Amino acid sequence: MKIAVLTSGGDAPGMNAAIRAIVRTGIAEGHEMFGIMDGYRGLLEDRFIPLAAKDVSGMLSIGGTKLGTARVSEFKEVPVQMVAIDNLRNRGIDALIVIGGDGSYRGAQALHELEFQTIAIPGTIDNDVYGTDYTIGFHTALNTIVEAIDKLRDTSSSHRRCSIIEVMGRTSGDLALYAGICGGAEFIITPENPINKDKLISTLKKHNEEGRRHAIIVVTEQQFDVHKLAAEISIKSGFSSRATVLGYIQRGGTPIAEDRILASRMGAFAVEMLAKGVSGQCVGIKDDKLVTSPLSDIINHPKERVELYDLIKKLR
Ligand SMILES: Nc1ncnc2c1ncn2[C@@H]1O[C@H](COP(=O)(O)OP(=O)(O)OP(=O)(O)O)[C@@H](O)[C@H]1O
Ligand SMILES: O=P(O)(O)OC[C@H]1O[C@](O)(CO)[C@@H](O)[C@@H]1O
Ligand SMILES: [Mg+2]
Repeated sequence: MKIAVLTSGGDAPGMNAAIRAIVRTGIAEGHEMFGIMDGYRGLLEDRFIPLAAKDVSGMLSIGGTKLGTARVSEFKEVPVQMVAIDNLRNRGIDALIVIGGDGSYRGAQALHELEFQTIAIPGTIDNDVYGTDYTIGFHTALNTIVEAIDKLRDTSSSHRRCSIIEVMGRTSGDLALYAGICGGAEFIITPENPINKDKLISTLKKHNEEGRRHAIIVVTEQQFDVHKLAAEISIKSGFSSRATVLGYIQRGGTPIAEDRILASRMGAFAVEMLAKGVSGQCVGIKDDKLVTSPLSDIINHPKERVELYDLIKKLR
């Protein structure tokens, strides 16, 4: 087979490890392998590159994606998707692997519906993809956030301050939730667990009166203005507060071992599934086993984390 791979949406640590596994597995199994530059953008602009085993040397430990990535809003339109199909067919490509998040999955599903053999791999720091326990990049980003929280606690407790830390995740609270548990946060505010401001302020007031030296609040991005919240907490609870927005630092960096293994396993598995004729499916890991699920079931299916949110209340 001729198999092409692209990375799409926000880059995630471990995407390169997945590309390497795809290329090396593909070649070992007698396929011809191609990379497409800059996600769906390069697919539309016919930017394919042949990939030999040596071309993916030294990639395992490098963050970001060597194939580049993009957000291409017009890819939602069927005539635009048809251009992509034409480019793939004109090059004689038999199958496509898309590495990305929930948005990229929608593009992959569209290509499958247009009868092009397509399979997707979850590559996003957000961990917002149903059908897998974890996405490639999530654990590395989580480690980066936990390191930041540990540092912020040092300075917060030195000054007796409350520290608000805004993390990424878009509509998913997983990064905030997991990082909050690892960092011993008093409060974790996410789209799934919105703020009760009165309760937050009264609890912080109590903690301040008890003489606690610090408080940590982890918040998913786009919930509210964290700097304004810090000012309000300082005034109303008496616990002096500061906010830190971690931003793009969370997306970069060398993938940790967990993401390298996950990416290597998923990449090799995706090639094997394509050779079996699988299409319109995404690869996932569940209870440490590689699985596939239909893309049509995965899209728009939120993850539930009730048990972990209950845990925070006990540990506060
Ligand atoms: N409904 C859709 N139909 C076809 N293609 C889509 C659709 N939604 C998104 N895409 C394509 O997927 C690309 C990536 O989507 P998006 O920006 O949501 O990132 P993602 O894959 O979810 O990754 P991340 O959330 O980690 O950044 C979009 O720029 C677009 O090209
Ligand atoms: O790089 P951009 O387009 O600003 O996207 C930022 C978004 O990408 C992510 O980092 C990954 O999806 C989100 O957490 C964040 O909302
Ligand atoms: Mg997404």
